[in-house]
Amino acid sequence: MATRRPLVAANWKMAGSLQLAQELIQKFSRISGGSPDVVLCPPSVYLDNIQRKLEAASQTLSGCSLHLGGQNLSHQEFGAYTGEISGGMLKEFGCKYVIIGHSERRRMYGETSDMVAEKFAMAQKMGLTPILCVGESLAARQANRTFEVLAGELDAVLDKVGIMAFDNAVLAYEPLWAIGTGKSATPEQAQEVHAYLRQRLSALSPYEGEKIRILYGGSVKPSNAADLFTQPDVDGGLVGGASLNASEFVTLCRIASQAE
Ligand SMILES: O=C(CO)COP(=O)(O)O
Repeated sequence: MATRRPLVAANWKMAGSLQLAQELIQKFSRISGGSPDVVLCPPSVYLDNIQRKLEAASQTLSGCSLHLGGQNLSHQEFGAYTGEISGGMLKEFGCKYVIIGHSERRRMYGETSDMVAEKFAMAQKMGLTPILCVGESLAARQANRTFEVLAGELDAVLDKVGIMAFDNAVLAYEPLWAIGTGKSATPEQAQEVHAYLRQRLSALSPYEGEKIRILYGGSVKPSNAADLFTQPDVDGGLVGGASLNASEFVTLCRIASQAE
């Protein structure tokens, strides 16, 4: 995994609870012997409370690198956008990261690649690190269009912000057919795509390509994480379902740290 520090992010989506946050913090408090970078992305209404819990537990969490992230942000800075949350607000409530362009937002909420690019730029303007999600549908994979789809989603952002903006970003490969299906990509499939994405960035800047962390997401669980996380271009995971179980998520973090 070169010298990239592993990162495991929990995307709770519209699930989870304050009780789950408490359980996670308790479990992370007991971790010793190194952890990956861990990012919790709960529904935004929980951020304030979880930030306080993290502060209260900061002494016992000193062995862990535990951060908060948003699941989405507005592409606007502020104003009359009912229901939206700005990057500045996420920042104010302790977020360091924000997920951008998750396939659920692209598919269900009509987020175009142009809007995703705008959100990426806005996140960075607000001092947040974007976790940019890309991924192909099953139909695209079966039609041998995987790389074409991924290139399109990646290039839309690159065209807007340029390669140097990827200095402060994380990329996540989430094949749509693996999300919430229990059917993960094989380690070989994940590695093939991660290597492709890294090469595409390296062609523009070898330094940025080598440096960027590329997470795999899609039915990651304790039984498949070690094989996925030890692939040379897989730098950790973006975890949905298994992040809603404190024991499983902490196990995944331990596996990621051992894969370093
Ligand atoms: O969408 C995902 C994370 O963003 C993956 O979800 P699952 O881990 O539930 O497949």
